[in-house]
Amino acid sequence: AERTFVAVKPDALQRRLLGDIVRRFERKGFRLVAMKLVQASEDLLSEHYFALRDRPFYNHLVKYMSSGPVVAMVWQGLDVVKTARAMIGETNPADSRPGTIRGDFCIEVGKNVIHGSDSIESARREISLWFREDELICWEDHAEHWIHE
Ligand SMILES: Nc1ncnc2c1ncn2[C@@H]1O[C@@H]2COP(=O)(O)O[C@H]2[C@H]1O
Repeated sequence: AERTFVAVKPDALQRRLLGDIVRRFERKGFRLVAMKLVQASEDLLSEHYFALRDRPFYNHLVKYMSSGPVVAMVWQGLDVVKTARAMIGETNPADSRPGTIRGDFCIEVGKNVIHGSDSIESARREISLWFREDELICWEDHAEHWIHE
């Protein structure tokens, strides 16, 4: 089954947006496979954002992401990587349509409240970076038959 990694960022926690954000993925019909509150270390963030290490905003990004707790989650379901990205919106909140998480909750790329994996491969990499295998809970979803064929 397809899985994606989602991180609710420190600004969202400070602004008490966590419940609202979790609620959207839950109501959509995705299955929560793992969730934890984490104070991310700079080591973890430097691995997570390895591809961005040469960008001018990199230090600022690591500082932002380690400025408070984040909620790391794994969601599972049909086409979850692509659909979660659609629900999240564009990286720049100004390009995100109303109705998306970034479109509804934020205005600036440097405080964009949430991260979601951009591909199945990065989802795999990010899930194994943030979670141990035994933190991923395999549970029987009794609503599944009502959510897809
Ligand atoms: N131009 C930018 N200035 C500051 N932060 C940025 C910029 N572009 C991307 N980011 C941040 O880098 C992050 C990379 O992926 P995220 O989905 O976590 O969300 C992005 C933003 O938080």
